[in-house]
Amino acid sequence: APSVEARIRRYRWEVKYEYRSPDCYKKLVMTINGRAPGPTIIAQQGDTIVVELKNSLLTENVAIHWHGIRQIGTPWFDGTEGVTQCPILPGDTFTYKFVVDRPGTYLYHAHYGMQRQAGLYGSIRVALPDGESEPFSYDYDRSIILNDWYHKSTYEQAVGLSSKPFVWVGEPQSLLIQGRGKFDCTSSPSIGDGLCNASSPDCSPYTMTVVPGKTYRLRIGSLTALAALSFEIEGHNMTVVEADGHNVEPFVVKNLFIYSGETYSVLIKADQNPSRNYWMSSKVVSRNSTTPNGLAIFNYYPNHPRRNPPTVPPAGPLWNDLAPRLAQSNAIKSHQGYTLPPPLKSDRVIVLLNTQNSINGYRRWSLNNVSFNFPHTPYLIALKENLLHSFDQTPPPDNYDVANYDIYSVANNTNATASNSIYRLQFNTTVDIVLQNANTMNANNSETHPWHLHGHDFWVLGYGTGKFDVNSDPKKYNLVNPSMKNTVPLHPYGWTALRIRADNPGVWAFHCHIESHFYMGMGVVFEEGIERVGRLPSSVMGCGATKAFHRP
Ligand SMILES: O=C1O[C@H]([C@@H](O)CO)C(O)=C1O
Repeated sequence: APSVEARIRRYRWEVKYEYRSPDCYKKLVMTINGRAPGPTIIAQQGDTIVVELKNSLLTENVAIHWHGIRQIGTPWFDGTEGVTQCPILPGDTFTYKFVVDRPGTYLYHAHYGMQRQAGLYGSIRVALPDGESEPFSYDYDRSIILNDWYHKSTYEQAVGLSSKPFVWVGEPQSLLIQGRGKFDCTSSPSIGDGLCNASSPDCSPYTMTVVPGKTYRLRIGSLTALAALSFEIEGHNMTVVEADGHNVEPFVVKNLFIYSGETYSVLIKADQNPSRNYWMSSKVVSRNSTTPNGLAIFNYYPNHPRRNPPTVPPAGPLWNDLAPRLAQSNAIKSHQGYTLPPPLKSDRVIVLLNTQNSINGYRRWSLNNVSFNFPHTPYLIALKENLLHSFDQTPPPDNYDVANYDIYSVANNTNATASNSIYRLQFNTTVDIVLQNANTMNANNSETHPWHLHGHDFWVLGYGTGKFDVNSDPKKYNLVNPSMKNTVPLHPYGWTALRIRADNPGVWAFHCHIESHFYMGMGVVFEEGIERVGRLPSSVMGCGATKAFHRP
């Protein structure tokens, strides 16, 4: 139970653009109080977080999502522009107020357009109440966020993705570890453009200093725009103990696969030769990427924190070796006694076929041939205030033509459409969601998609290869000790099965956490229990059909 002395933690944040060189290459970065990544929110279970957010971006709107926080009773503070709130205008201050009801490792980041990849993100660490302890022990607690990094502005990328002809964002220029990377300033086209400075203090490597013999809990989050990553610390095994805020049955890895939107806690014992430093490294997997590995320094005290290790950095796993990635997904089980088991039956099954399509000449991603478009009026407000004309009321399909769909070939999907329709779930029912992967518009290609659900944790019932069989595959579901997560990978040509309880009144996005893919329509929205949602704060209104409701 939360401690009786639950506190209110107040933050005053100012968001603006500033010139920064996170990978030595200077560009406009979104900062919070001058920092990117933003400040870490450190709280205790049951605390109330109040963030007064001032938008000083001059000409851009903003909204911030509290990733992994379920917003029970406060669905209007989920921070998802177009779903739960109107955007925060330049010059305006918006106050988020919500309770962190569970211990664990969470994230926050911009959730408007593709602003997350402009650098607007940070960590949330929720500790247990005083006197309670985890089912594992450690001496010190650290948080890092892994990211990829583009030199083009988020705006330029968004315009390209929504242009005819389609302009793909391409592979990121760098990988960042806790906001720091290293672009090769001698590589074209940066030579001589005056923007790359290899000795900028912004791009000195992240250093994690450890005391020999001590055990570290390292909380690792990924907020990549595109890349699936493998992370490792040279010469050190990692014991995975937490995933997305849930304690898991501990398992040991040499490298951790982590998908955008996921968080993990790993335990690392500083038990190697202490006379030197070691590499921390991140590497792109699942795409044949040109992006160099991200590097940071695992520094054994009292060696100099910036002294490079004497070794060649680890190469990391092969990008196209799917087997170890599947094995890690399957290894994640709930820690006994810490996560409720799932209901044994579901009331509804929604199968979502993930495809890449062309719609009216635009390159899009679709679920059951429906590509997501944002409405002009946020759903939560439209539904609560009965502005139903403001979005398409025909529900999207619960399935696709399974019998006649070949997931291994390039398909035309000529009947794909773009829509802002949503799924309405009966309150307090159990719903299974099966994500089905397929070939993209390129031959012999299927991608990894990290799917993130707002407002809930889901049970991960299983992963499979090939086409999901609604009769036989559910018999293999893990109903005994599945982990709960808020983000889960859909592997190439595979399926992932999830179970949720529709018990959190509100309107919740469920989408691919790849920034460009969601922008290209790869998401759906669930409504449940709208009639139980309390009075909306007027601060979330003011756009679209809600203008008349806005009382500042
Ligand atoms: O959405 C995407 O578009 C490109 C490519 O399919 C376009 O040709 C790619 O790699 C994606 O992930």
